[in-house]
Amino acid sequence: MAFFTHHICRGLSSSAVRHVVIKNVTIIGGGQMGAGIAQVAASTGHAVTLVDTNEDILKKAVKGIEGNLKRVVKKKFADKPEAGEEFLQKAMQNVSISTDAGSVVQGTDLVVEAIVENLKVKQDLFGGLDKLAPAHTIFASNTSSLSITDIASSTNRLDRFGGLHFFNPVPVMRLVEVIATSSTSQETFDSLLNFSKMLGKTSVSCKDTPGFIVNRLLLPYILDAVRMYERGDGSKEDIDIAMKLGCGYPMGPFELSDYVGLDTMKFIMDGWSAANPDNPMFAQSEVLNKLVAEGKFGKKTGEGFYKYK
Ligand SMILES: CCCCCCCCCCCCCC(=O)CC(=O)SCCNC(=O)CCNC(=O)[C@H](O)C(C)(C)COP(=O)(O)OP(=O)(O)OC[C@H]1O[C@@H](n2cnc3c(N)ncnc32)[C@H](O)[C@@H]1OP(=O)(O)O
Ligand SMILES: NC(=O)C1=CN([C@@H]2O[C@H](COP(=O)(O)OP(=O)(O)OC[C@H]3O[C@@H](n4cnc5c(N)ncnc54)[C@H](O)[C@@H]3O)[C@@H](O)[C@H]2O)C=CC1
Repeated sequence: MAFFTHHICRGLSSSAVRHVVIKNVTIIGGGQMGAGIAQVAASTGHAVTLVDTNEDILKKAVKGIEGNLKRVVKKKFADKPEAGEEFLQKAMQNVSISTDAGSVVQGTDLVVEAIVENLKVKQDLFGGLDKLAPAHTIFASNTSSLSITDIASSTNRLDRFGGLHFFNPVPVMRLVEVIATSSTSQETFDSLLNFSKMLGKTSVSCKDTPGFIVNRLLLPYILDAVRMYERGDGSKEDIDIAMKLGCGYPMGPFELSDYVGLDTMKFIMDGWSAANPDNPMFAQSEVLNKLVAEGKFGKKTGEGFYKYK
């Protein structure tokens, strides 16, 4: 069910802004990002359906969400354990799971996609859902590096399509980049901004340019760190220590890469490399390719640049 509200937007000289009030959310992809988005949406009162093709991943995601929320409750409701228990129960009741995206989108106001970083796979997913979702439903992608315009091109709802780029770990990181393409309607954009606000996040507005804001700056930084390591100019441990203690970053570039997932990093690199074949900046990285070929995707598989077992 979609509701429309009008409100006066500060700074816009009393112009009325319409947005869809988002209550029912379908999140597709139950990996680290999808599970994190589901956790935050459920704990802020949204009815969430988390979808993945793999049922075991969904079960793991629900277990992870419950574990995270228990930690939050223990801290936040230390003096009021009953209120904490009620919060936990309500949030968990807001989460349901499904392996069939097509059957759950009928009642949804917003679809947030957080599946594998591959243009064709994302286009196929949205192209199929476009035929099944109600007209008012807004589609958003959490892509790190792909063009929202390209992903949206598989649908007939270009005006109701935008980007919602969350950061990892979603429950902790406060930012959401809200991306409008040249076809995204003002109403859709305002709805996405309002949804981000309802999640308790701070949003920034981005154009649909490569890497939006954060990854446009983060990618060259991580790339340079990997090249520096490959040249033998510094050990990965020293580079990580240097950036943590020298710049105050919570993680060094290799720790962060393992945290993001080296499989995802390779998808990003391959995409940018294909789009910029003559730019040596995006030349293949032997170290990255080797780790990915060995199934060492970082923290999620127990080994990447570092071991986590
Ligand atoms: C040549 C090849 C190169 C390839 C180039 C490709 C480059 C690609 C780059 C693009 C990357 C794409 C990714 C993307 O699109 C955007 C991103 O998300 S970038 C990643 C952004 N994230 C960060 O930068 C994280 C940095 N790290 C941190 O902030 C902290 O280290 C972290 C919060 C993860 C952990 O904090 P720490 O203090 O070390 O640990 P604690 O355990 O004490 O946690 C603190 C606090 O946070 C809670 N918490 C931690 N993890 C989670 C979680 N997963 N879920 C929920 N909550 C979590 C924890 O409970 C603590 O809470 P308290 O209340 O304080 O107790
Ligand atoms: N890892 C990170 O730090 C960040 C990742 N992103 C983006 O979020 C997206 C997801 O990334 P992660 O959660 O890290 O990946 P992940 O690998 O942890 O999870 C992806 C999930 O999608 C599922 N999936 C794949 N194809 C599917 C389909 N057709 N239908 C339903 N489920 C499908 C997989 O089974 C897997 O569980 C990517 O686009 C990535 O670029 C964005 C911000 C940060």
